[in-house]
Amino acid sequence: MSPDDGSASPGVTATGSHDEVLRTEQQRGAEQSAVWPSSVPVPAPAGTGTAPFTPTGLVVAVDGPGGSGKSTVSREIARRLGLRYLDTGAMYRAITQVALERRIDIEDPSAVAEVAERTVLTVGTDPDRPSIAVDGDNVDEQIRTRAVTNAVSAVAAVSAVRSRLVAQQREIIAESLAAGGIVVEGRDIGSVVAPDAPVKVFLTASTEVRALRRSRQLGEKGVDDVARTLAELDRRDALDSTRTADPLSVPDGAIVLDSSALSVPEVVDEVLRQSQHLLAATP
Ligand SMILES: Nc1ncnc2c1ncn2[C@@H]1O[C@H](COP(=O)(O)OP(=O)(O)O)[C@@H](O)[C@H]1O
Ligand SMILES: Nc1ccn([C@H]2C[C@H](O)[C@@H](COP(=O)(O)OP(=O)(O)O)O2)c(=O)n1
Repeated sequence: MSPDDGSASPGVTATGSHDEVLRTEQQRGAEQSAVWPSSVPVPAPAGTGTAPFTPTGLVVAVDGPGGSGKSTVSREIARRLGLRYLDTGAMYRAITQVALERRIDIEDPSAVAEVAERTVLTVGTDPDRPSIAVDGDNVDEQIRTRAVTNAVSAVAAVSAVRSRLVAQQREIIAESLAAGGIVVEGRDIGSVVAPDAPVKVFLTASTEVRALRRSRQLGEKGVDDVARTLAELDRRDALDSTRTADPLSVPDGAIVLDSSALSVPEVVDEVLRQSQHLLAATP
């Protein structure tokens, strides 16, 4: 459900061949670096004239499937509003990486739950330098391997893992409030982790566009690579949306944006535009 006031949705689902979509995406990438950062001003609260807007205690919840642009958009919103940034997917990935490294059967929920219970995650929330460490060792690179990506949905489906990570996520959110607030991205942020967040965003994009973006992000070039990435994304979407524990869903009151045909600055501007009244009401 969208709280939008009825204004036209800017999102248009991309159609056309792989090549057409890829060309548009490549063009967009070039345009993006040319116009970055966008100059749309952050809204000022009502009654303060042109005083710069420094929100305090703001939580922005961003959910959506893989490759919809959550990390990129969340980090930019955090930079623009001077907020912290939390990538909750990185936490599920880190537990998965430990489980794989220890050769734990990821289809065994109690074995996976034990890994989560014994692992200490340290999460850095600077939007310019997000980081994650397992028992003190940085694992930023290890958590992005294909093996972790393809195993993470099984780990994220285990309720005991979720309750442990959700508790830590809420602690990080609570600590960040004194410093102004935080943009949190994942699958269950607006629905479970921070259901009272004043600003909720649900980002989508067609599976084809998401696969092309992810493939490009991984430095892949071939059509076969894109097809494989697309199949893997499809499988992960299905697992993440149909699991019993806190599945991916559109939270009540979320701004729903299809980013298939939008550049990153356009998505960020649109989120800020649609949430202007909510930001202005934040103390
Ligand atoms: N609107 C967009 N247009 C073009 N590329 C995008 C857009 N949003 C994100 N990207 C690119 O797509 C890739 C995946 O984005 P990311 O933010 O990691 O998605 P998510 O966090 O939802 O998985 C990144 O390389 C990012 O730069
Ligand atoms: N709040 C969250 C965040 C991620 N997850 C799960 C589901 C996702 O497939 C994995 C990885 O999330 P991540 O955001 O890193 O994944 P992508 O950027 O989509 O590749 O973790 C989750 O269940 N709940």
